[in-house]
Amino acid sequence: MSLKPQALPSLLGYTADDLTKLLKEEHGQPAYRVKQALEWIYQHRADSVDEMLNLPAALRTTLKENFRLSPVEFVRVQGSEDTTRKYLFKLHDGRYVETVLIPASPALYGEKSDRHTACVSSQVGCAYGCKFCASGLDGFTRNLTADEIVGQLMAVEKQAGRKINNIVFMGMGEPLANFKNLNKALDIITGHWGLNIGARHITISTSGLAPMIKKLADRPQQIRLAISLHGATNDTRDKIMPVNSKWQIEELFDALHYYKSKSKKRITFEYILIKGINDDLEQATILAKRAKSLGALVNLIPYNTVEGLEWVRPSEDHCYKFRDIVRNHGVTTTLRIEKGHDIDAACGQLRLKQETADGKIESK
Ligand SMILES: C[S@@+](CC[C@H](N)C(=O)[O-])C[C@H]1O[C@@H](n2cnc3c(N)ncnc32)[C@H](O)[C@@H]1O
Ligand code: SF4
Repeated sequence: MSLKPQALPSLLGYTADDLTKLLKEEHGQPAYRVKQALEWIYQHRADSVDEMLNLPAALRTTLKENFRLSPVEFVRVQGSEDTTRKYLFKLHDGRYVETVLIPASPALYGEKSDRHTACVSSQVGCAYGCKFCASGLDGFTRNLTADEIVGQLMAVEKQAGRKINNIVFMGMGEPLANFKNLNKALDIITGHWGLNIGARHITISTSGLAPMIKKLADRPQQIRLAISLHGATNDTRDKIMPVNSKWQIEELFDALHYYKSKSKKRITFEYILIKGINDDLEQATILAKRAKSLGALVNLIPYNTVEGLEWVRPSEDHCYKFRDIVRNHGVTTTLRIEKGHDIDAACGQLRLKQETADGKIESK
């Protein structure tokens, strides 16, 4: 079914409070109707309001006329059963968003796990323009709404026929630059009336928006935090991450210490290894000291090729040398060989190709 250009609002963006306001205050329904509707939306994951048979017919008609359920339309998938799969979804305005499903993986983000992880997008494009990343190649288009964030998860579950029990905000976009919608999506994802996924199974990855890290720390639930560090000194970080000119490492670490004072969860540093750019072994020593100061974990990621960028990953040997230096300082360190590398390299590329094919953006 195609989404209409002027699409109706999606019920997947409704929190328990929003739905109470809608059903009780605007439509005079008793409180138990709110519970019933929430169950249909988030637990039974109804595809249509017609399925909500314990709601009165008149209310079903009103809901059908004014709302839709899923705000995303499945376009295609890359990858196969039991490998990393990348889903492309179309939004009501013709834009595209990517969501990746990563099957059970040992020691992902510092935890032993038999989890199915969804890597979700938070924006269409990204304004932060990190020089290794496909998401920012064509700049920023728009924020995803809360229902579009929640909708990705529910649509991937439907497509894959498998329950997601771990979520990382490592898809397209900078989640902390879309804080209001992210916050609402987190309420829906963690709510016992919503998707009911524990905060400890959710990781927000950020390029380092220091003030927003403090805001995230002030949320009552303890969401995990991953920092896209990619450089252990300001000089190195400045070369590849424009965000560093706004919030330098000192200010970023000040925010991270605040986060740590509020949360028992260990912070993870993501560090892409790019040959000749940030893989100097001196960086490994400084990275290790910085990680130690926070009790943080380190994930080393050999650079994934991005079309249009000339950079390459260092040799495996060099990656192991870099890892061993960090490890020898007593820091828990993983060298993550990206599972998605063979299906389409880094996040953002599938969507860029599709928008290019649709004639939305120029080919690079
Ligand atoms: C796409 S960003 C989205 C979340 C947030 N904006 C951030 O920067 O952390 C998530 C992560 O994708 C990874 N990434 C981006 N481009 C990559 C590339 N070319 N190779 C490997 N990993 C990449 C980086 O680890 C980055 O930290
Ligand atoms: S790494 Fe994150 S912040 Fe940087 S351009 Fe990509 S999505 Fe944006």
